[in-house]
Order: sequence, then C-alpha cells, then structure tokens
Amino acid sequence: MVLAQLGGSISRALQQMSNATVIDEKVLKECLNEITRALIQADVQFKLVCDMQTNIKKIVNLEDLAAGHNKRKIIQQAVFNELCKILDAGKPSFTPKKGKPSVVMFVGLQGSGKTTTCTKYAYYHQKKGWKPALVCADTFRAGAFDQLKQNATKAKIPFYGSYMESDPVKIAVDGVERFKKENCDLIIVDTSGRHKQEAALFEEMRQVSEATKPDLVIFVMDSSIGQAAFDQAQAFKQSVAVGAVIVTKMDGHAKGGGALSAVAATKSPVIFIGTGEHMDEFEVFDVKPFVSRLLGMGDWSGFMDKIHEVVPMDQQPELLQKLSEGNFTLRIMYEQFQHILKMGPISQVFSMLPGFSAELMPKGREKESQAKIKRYMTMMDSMTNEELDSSHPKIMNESRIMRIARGSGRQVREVMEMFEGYKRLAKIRSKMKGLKFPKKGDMSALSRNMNAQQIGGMGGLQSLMKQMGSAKDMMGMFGGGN
Ligand SMILES: Nc1nc2c(ncn2[C@@H]2O[C@H](COP(=O)(O)OP(=O)(O)OP(=O)(O)O)[C@@H](O)[C@H]2O)c(=O)[nH]1
Repeated sequence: MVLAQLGGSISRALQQMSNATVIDEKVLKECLNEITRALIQADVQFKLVCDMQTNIKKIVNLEDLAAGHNKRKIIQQAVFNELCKILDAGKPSFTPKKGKPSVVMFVGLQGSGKTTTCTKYAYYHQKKGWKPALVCADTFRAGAFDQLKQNATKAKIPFYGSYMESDPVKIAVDGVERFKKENCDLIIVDTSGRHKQEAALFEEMRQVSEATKPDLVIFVMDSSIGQAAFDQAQAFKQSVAVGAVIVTKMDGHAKGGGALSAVAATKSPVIFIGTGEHMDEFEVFDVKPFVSRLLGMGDWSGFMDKIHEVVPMDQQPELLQKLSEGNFTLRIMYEQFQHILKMGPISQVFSMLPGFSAELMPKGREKESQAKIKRYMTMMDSMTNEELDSSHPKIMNESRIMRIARGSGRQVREVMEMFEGYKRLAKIRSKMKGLKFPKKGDMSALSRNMNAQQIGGMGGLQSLMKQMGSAKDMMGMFGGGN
C-alpha cells in the first residue's frame, strides 16, 4: 500500500535522526529533506510541504534549545503535528445517530467507487448495530441497480430500486419513505455519477437532494486524482451541500497523500477511506490516529474499537483478562484467531498496534495470511482438550504431532510450524503480562501511556516493542508463506 510506504519513509527519516549521536542543523536538515521527498512522492502539494518544513524549522530552533531539552521528542512532535495540520479539514462532519432515522445521500463521478462505498458504509454501520438500507437512485447507468442489489444481498442489507421507473427523484423519495416506515435508522441513497452533460448531473443531484432532504451528503472521490481533488470537491460542494468526503482506492495510488491533503484544503472532512474492493476494506478516517498509524505509532482507540466490535460485550472482560495474563494456551490462540478473522483485513488491524506498520504486510499477502490462520485452526481442531489447554509446549511429543497432522490432513512440517508460531506468540504475550487494557470509552491508563510513547517518539516505542517482542516476528507468524 502506497500510504504504508509514505509512512515507512517518514518514520525511517525520524529513526535515522534519532540514531545520530548529536542532533545538529545538518541532521535536522537531512531528516526534513527525507520527509519532504516522501510527501512530494505521495503527491502532496509542494507549497504545503514547504510550509511544513518552514514551520518545523521555526518550532525547532536548535540553537535556542537548552542542553536539557529533548530535541528528538520536540522534532518528532512537530512532524506529527504538522502532518496532522496538512490533513485536518478543521471541522467535524454531521454524524448520524443510531435509532434515529437519517438519510445519507452519496454523490460522486462515475467510477469513483460510489456504489461500492455505499455498501461499505452500510455494512460498517450494520456491524455496529445500526439498521441501514440502500436506495439506488441511479437510473442513468444500466446495471447500477443490479450492482447495488448484488452488494446489498451479499451484506444482507435491505435495498430498493426499480428497473422500470426512469425518474431518479421518484425512486429516491419512494425508497426513503419505505425504509422510514420500516424503522431503518440509516437510509443511504446512491445517485448517478454520469450524465451526458455535467450540468445535468448536478441538476439531478440537486433535485434528489431537495426531494429527500438528506441529513448528510457524502461526496465519494477516487484518490488517484491526487491534487485535482481540490477542484473536484469544490465543484460538488457548489452544487449540493456536501458535508463529508470519502476517498476511495487508497490501496493502490501513489497520489493518495495528495488527494487527502487537497480535500482537507477545501475544509471538507474526510470521514472514511476505501482501501480495497472488499466490503471490509474501509477505514474510519480520523486525522490523529491516521497519522499515528501512518508513522507506525499505533492507534489504540481504533484497535479497542475493533475488539469491541467483534467480541460480544459479556465476553470482553474475559478476553482482556486473558490478553493481559500472559498464560497463553493454544485454545486462547484459537479464540484470538477467530476474533482476528472477524476483525477484517489483518494488515489493517495490526497497523493499529504501535511499532507495526502496514508496510510489514504487503497487500498481496493478505489472503495468504487469512488462509494460513484458517489452516492453523484446522490443525487445532484435531487437538485434544488437554493439548489445547496446556501452556507447556513440551507436552507436544512426536506421536501427538503425527496424530494432529493425520487428523487435519496437513503435513507434519506444517504442524511443527504452527507450534513454532504459537511459541513465538506465547513469548510475546508473556512480555505483555500486567499491561492494563482500557475499557470502551476509557482510554485512560494504557492509551495515555501509549500517547506518551507516541510523543516520546521512537525511543519509547522501541523499548515497548523490545518488551513485547519484535513486530516483524509477529508479522512473520501471519505474513503468508506456507
Ligand atoms: N482497489 C479499490 N477498488 C475500489 C475501491 N472502491 C471501489 N473500488 C472499485 O472501483 C470500481 C468502480 O466502483 P463502483 O462502485 O462501481 O463505482 P461508481 O462510482 O458507483 O460508478 P457509477 O455507479 O457508474 O457511478 C469497482 O471495480 C470497485 O470494485 C477501493 O477502495 N479500492
């Protein structure tokens, strides 16, 4: 993923600076030049990058800093803040409330990923307990309704559309009315993205908006347009009351950084980013956690959110207890695998942990890793309770390993490899013993600690990762291969 490369380059530049014995003007200049290069490669506007450099230089006046000051910390904090500034639109968007009907209208050019994103948005909220519904008001593109129907059916989301009716306004109004009666709390209206004339497209959007009175209009744009995002977002904002933006295809485009910063410049908040074609390749966009993850500094609130999403409420204290106890059995590993598979793309989940980076798992390896986890689980299905509940690896003698391999139809080598992986995770977990995990909405103990680590920079993070074991080690466990 291109963004992971950008994050990797910036954190490497910071790391190199941290490794220097003395931080002088030359070291700072080299570090800032590296960061500038990385941002320009990601298509961030030249002026923004120059401003960022100037601001950092202003904040970090090495000559004025007394010897006692931690220059590394100050520089890292300044880079973090300036990156946030580039990506921050400065105002939050309207957020629909669960249980109260909201109409959300999606607009955007054809091919931007609008229809796919409507379903992703519905699916995301459905997982959080909402009752979403989809309305297809795109009567221009033949096949638009079929596409939405197919996506909605797959995600088990109610939908509305028509093959006969050619008036998008009528479909939108009928669909919204129907789903309001059915007590849906998030009614999503997908509109057309193509017209013979641009003016006609904007007029149609305006009419649908006037008739359905959406609580929020979301503009969907493809990240590959880079800095041109500014003009496109402005043009849409002038025609309808765009309240938020979703930037798609962040998984494959070198211009992703440019699109995000250009949208922010229009003062339109980006609320989600699309990171792939699949339903769950969709991430909340929140500037600080995003920059934090970009730099491999983790996002605990996002991580905890994921846990709260997939683990039933009544099992959460038990899971958190197990995670912090350090007594790591194969059964616990099995349960964790179940959770990981439910959480969505592995690289997305891991990039929320400090010290990990999406860069550690190349995009193509995602499927392999999922398959690998499933294979491990099949092997564990052939184990006895005694084996699953033991935390002593010695119990696994040759005859047990042979039996598990036979029972699961896998090779002895693969079973051994699974045990090796288990031992590595057990070692990491034993280092995590005693770590306090925050409860939902309470990011106090651990997250404050983590924030301090973020701000404290790589030194703090490295020591944390040393305590936990290496990130590469853990990725090695999941990162594809046989
Ligand atoms: N890689 C990647 N592909 C995406 C993403 N979002 C959408 N796509 C793909 O982009 C293509 C176009 O998406 P659609 O949802 O059909 O586009 P649309 O904007 O609704 O098009 P119209 O309905 O004609 O207006 C499809 O092949 C999607 O699978 C994303 O985040 N990443």
